[in-house]
Amino acid sequence: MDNAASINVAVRIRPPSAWEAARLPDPTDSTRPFFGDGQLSAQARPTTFGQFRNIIAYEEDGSLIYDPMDPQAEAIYRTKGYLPPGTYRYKHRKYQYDNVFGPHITQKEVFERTTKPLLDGILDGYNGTVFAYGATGCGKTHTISGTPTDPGIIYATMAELFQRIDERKEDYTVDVSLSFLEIYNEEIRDLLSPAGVPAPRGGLAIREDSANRVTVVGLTEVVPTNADEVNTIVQAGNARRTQSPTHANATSSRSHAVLQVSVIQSPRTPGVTEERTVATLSIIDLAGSERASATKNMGKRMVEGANINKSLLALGNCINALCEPRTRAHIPYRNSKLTRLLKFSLGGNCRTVMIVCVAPTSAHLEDTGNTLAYANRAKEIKTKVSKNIMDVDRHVGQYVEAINRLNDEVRELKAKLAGEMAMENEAVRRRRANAAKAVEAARNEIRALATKSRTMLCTGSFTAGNTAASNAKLEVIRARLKQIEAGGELTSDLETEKALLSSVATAEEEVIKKEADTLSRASNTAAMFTTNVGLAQKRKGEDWDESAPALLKMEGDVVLAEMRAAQAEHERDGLKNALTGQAQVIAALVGMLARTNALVGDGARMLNTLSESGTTPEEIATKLQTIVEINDKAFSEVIGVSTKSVAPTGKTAFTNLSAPPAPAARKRTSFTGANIAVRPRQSTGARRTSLNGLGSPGRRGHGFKSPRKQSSMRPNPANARKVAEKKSVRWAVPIDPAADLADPTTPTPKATALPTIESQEWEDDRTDDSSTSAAEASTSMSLDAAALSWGNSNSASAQKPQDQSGDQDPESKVLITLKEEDEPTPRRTVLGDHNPSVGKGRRKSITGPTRSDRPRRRSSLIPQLSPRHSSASKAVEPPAHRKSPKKPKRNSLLGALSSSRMIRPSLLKIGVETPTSTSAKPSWK
Ligand SMILES: Nc1ncnc2c1ncn2[C@@H]1O[C@H](COP(=O)(O)OP(=O)(O)OP(=O)(O)O)[C@@H](O)[C@H]1O
Repeated sequence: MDNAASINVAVRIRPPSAWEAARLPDPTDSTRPFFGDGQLSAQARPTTFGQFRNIIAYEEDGSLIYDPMDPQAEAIYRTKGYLPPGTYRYKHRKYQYDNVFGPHITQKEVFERTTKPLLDGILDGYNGTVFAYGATGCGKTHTISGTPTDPGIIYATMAELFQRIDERKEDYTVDVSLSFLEIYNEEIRDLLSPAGVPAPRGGLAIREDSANRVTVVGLTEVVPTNADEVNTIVQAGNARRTQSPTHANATSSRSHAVLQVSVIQSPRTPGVTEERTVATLSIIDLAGSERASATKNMGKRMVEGANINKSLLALGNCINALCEPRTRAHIPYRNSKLTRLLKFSLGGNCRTVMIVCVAPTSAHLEDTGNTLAYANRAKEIKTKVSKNIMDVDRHVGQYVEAINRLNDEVRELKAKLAGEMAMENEAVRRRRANAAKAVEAARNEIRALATKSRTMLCTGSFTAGNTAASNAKLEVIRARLKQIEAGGELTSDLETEKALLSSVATAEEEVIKKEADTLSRASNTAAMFTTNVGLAQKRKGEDWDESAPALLKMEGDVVLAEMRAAQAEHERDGLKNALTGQAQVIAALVGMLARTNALVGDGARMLNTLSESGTTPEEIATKLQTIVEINDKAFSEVIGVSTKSVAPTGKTAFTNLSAPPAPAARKRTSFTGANIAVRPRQSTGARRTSLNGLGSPGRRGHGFKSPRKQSSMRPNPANARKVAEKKSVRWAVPIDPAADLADPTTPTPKATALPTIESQEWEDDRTDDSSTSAAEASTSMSLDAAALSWGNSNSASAQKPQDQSGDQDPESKVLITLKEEDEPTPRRTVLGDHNPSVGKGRRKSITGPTRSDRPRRRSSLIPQLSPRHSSASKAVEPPAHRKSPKKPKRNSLLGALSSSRMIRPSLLKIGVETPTSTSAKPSWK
């Protein structure tokens, strides 16, 4: 489709040269003299005072005033009286162009607003021409070619062209070729001809073909691949261009230079008929018009100038003819080589841009006036543009070629597609693999965190269990101490009790203090562990699939849950360990107490029957003292302090001991730690005794006799008998497990914590058999058979075995009732099923034969703590009296405690294993 188009005319005003600038008036000086050529003559002359002035005023919208009126200068002129007839009158001619570029406008901006719009057409098959016109030295070459540092329109155009070709290379094949020529003295010269090839005489010939194309015969065509290459080519061509210094321009181009860029574009998919678009972009740097008088050229330069002027005159005539509808039928293109070359650029199928270069000062007043008038005329020229489409019909041979090309293209596309798919698959596979690797790494990290923290956290939990037990113990001990202190003045027995309990409490506090550090570290580790697992759970990767975060979350939750389970197990182990150790200590102490009770009873009986036994009171006293020493030794070893080391200062309560009244009902106390301190009931009105001392607290107002009122602390046998009869002390005896064994379903009384002990009823199991000796009573206490063994009164070497129950498993031999406070659950006893005396008349202790069954123990009056020698793996054996009348070798309780891995060092200062030893090894999954 044809489009009507006008020549786009832009005026570029170059900056004043240094020579001009030096002669321009200072714009701030209002007293400057009037200057100018002052003539109306056609010939320009130097200004009156050797000074120039600006002769162009312009606006950005393209309006321009040539030789504008200067009111100030005129006023000065008139003031000075210079107004003779024929004096200078400002031309003040107004023009309107498509663009006016001031001196400050850059090359790039000139390109953007003049040539760039042509490029859209070039790739669509529309021809385009850009030419620079103007007087010599006005900036044509600068605008078209520029300098290496500030390239002109050619470089900017080619850079843009190659970029656009690159953008459409998928769809089109674009061939670019260029030629560069000059018209010098009406001869066409090839500026790109290979070196050494002589130029034809008279220059290259111009041909015009039937398709209205002008071609130069024999012109070299080069195929550039990028803008830089073009720039190099143009610079090389410019170097070969005829240039000579003239008076007006030191680097004056003495020829017209024409760069022709041919662009042929064909679609990449060829059909039977190929539709190619062909376009030519011509970029022309004309030689400058010159006035011979101004240039002062002589000889050759003058001939050059004449030829230049001739061709420019021909161009002007063509432009005039093109603008005149009357003369449009005949345009004198043939008058010069230049107009012949520009024939289709000016009046044919071409979009044309004319960049008119002018100087800004009055030094070029006339040239500038002519140029602007010329340009104003040129903008009237109308061209008709149409798309240059070439339909190439193929003959048979070309079909084969086209098919081959198509096949090649199909192959190329298939390979590309396959490559892309392979790349995509590879990329997806790599992404997945990376994601899986990252997820696995994160999971491993979570697992590693667990492994790293497990030991500390489990140790902490075990310690927490131990500490909880210690705290519970401490609470009980402190309550008891408070109770003792509340009683006022202390008797020696209470002082002893207080000292021992304080000592145990101090040891316990020390342990808790030490454990606090472990607990704190475990707590820090737990916080860090939870935080780190949380962070690892929240980790995200760009290329992870959706399941990855869920997987991580699950992994973290599992690890946290496993850790919590392990911690709970260890805390339970810690508690169990503390409880077992505690139970064994209790068993040891109760055993000790029971035996002591029995022996004291024996002593009392012996005192009663001094004449029969033939023993002296002194001997009995010695034995009793031995009991004290052995007990002290045991105290030292079990709780770390002995009664002897306490050195009581209080009054003795011994002489005030008296028997409690007959109980109202049978009541039992449970055998929990809290009940160790069970005291006689006050409500009975009887004097109370302490379980852990031989005397009751000598409280005033409770019916106790003051020890001072006793005739002697150490009674003679007769007195002792009297005292024994009179006082018939009743002890708060722990429950007889035999009762439980007799009927396991019998509900067990509640274990009562210390604060409620005062109100608790208690009674000896044998209150209805008051004549039964204390020794016999002691046998009814069900104690850990292993922890109880009778020792020789004098030395360990003279020990005699009393029973065999020590062979049983250490943990299974704890006969002490284990029950929660206030929990009415039946007591657990280990040996209950083996008690042969269940339901057979008088209850018997399961720990050994009854008094009638067993040999007399006169030779073993003193209780001896003996260890159990059995291994943990040994099965529970029936009580000794069922198994064999022969008694096994007795072992000391200390040994038993040593062999037990559950006794804590704080309580047992002998070489036993710590809670973290193998027996307490966590049972992790
Ligand atoms: N816009 C411009 N900015 C800076 N310098 C310019 C500008 N235009 C021209 N000049 C300078 O003016 C001088 C003359 O310019 P140029 O050679 O391009 O003129 P010309 O019109 O090509 O002259 P001729 O017709 O004689 O070849 C050069 O030194 C050039 O660098």
